[in-house]
Amino acid sequence: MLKRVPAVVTILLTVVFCAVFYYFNNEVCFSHRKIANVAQSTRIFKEENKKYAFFIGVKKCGTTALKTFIGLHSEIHPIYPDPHACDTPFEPFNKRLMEALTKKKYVFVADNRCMLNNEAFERYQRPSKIIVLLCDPVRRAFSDFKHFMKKGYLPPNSSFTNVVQDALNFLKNTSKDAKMWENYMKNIRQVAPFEYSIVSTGIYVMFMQEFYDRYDQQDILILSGEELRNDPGSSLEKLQTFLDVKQAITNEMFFKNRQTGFYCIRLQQYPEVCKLPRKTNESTLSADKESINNLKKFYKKYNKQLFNLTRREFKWL
Ligand SMILES: Nc1ncnc2c1ncn2[C@@H]1O[C@H](COP(=O)(O)OS(=O)(=O)O)[C@@H](OP(=O)(O)O)[C@H]1O
Repeated sequence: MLKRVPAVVTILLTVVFCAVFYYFNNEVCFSHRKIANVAQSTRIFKEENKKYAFFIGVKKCGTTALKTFIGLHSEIHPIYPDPHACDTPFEPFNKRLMEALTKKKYVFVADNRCMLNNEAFERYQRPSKIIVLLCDPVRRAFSDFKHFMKKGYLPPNSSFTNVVQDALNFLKNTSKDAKMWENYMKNIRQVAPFEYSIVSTGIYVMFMQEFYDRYDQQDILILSGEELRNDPGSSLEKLQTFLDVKQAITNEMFFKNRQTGFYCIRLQQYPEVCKLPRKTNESTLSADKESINNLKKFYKKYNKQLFNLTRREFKWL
C-alpha cells in the first residue's frame, strides 16, 4: 500500500499542474489579450477619431430598413452580416469591429438581440452612440408572430389568439413577483417558451431603463418605427444629425415601391433598384380584435412608464 503513495502523489501533482497550466493559458492569457485589444481599440478611437454606433433595434420595428438606408452613407460602414455582438464571445466581434474601423469614420453595428441582453455590450469598447427604434408594441407583436410562423418556430396550426393569451397569462402572473419578473426579463430565452417574447419584447421600458442607467441621455437617440415607415427622410435626417455626419441621405432620394407599399431609396448609380427585401405574402394570418384589445390594455401601463422615462410621447395608446 505504502509503495503506491508516490504514484498517487505524482498523479495528484500532475492534475494540479495541468489545472494551473490550463487556467493561465486560457483565462489569464485570454483576459490579457482582451485588455490589449481594448487598449488598441481605445487608441484607434482617440487618435484616429473613429467612432462606432450601436443600433439595438427593436426587432420588427424596421431595423432592416434603417440599417439599409444609413448603410448607404459614405462616412458610415455597417457591419454585415449582423455580428450578433451580444451573443458571441468577445474576440470574434472585436476583430470585426477593428477591421471595420479601418474602412470608414463611423462603424454601424446592428443587433436587435442586445435589447434582450443589454449588459453584453459592456464587454466591448463603449459605443459612442446608441440608436433605438421603437414602434407600436401591438403591431410589433403581430409582425413578430408572422415572423415566427414564417420561420417555423411555432407549430403550423398556431394562432395569434392562443399565443397572446398564453403569453399574457404567463406575464401577468410572473409580474406579481418582483424577483421572478426581473429573472424573466434578464433571461427571456431560458425562463419561458421563447414565443412569449412576441409579447414581452414590447415592454420597452424594462429594457430602456437599463440603457438610461448606463448611458448619457444625449448619447441615446430614439427613433419611431411609424415615422420611418411613413416619412423615412425625417428619420434619416435625425439620425445623421445625431451621428454628426453630413446630410447625405435626403428626403428626395426616397420613393414608394408600388408593389410593397414601402419606401425604398433611389441612388444615382442604381436609379430604380429597391434596396429592401420584398414584402412576403402572409395574408392568411390574422389578428383578432380581442387579442389586440388585450394587448393594448396590457401595454398601457408600461407605455406610460416609457413616456415618462424618455420624456417622449408616442401615439400608440
Ligand atoms: N421601408 C421599409 N421597407 C420594409 N419594411 C419596412 C420599411 N419601413 C418600415 N418597415 C417595417 O419593418 C418591419 C420589419 O422590421 P425589421 O426589419 O426590424 O424585422 S427583423 O427584425 O429584421 O425581422 C416590417 O414589418 P412587417 O410588414 O410586419 O414585416 C415593416 O412594417
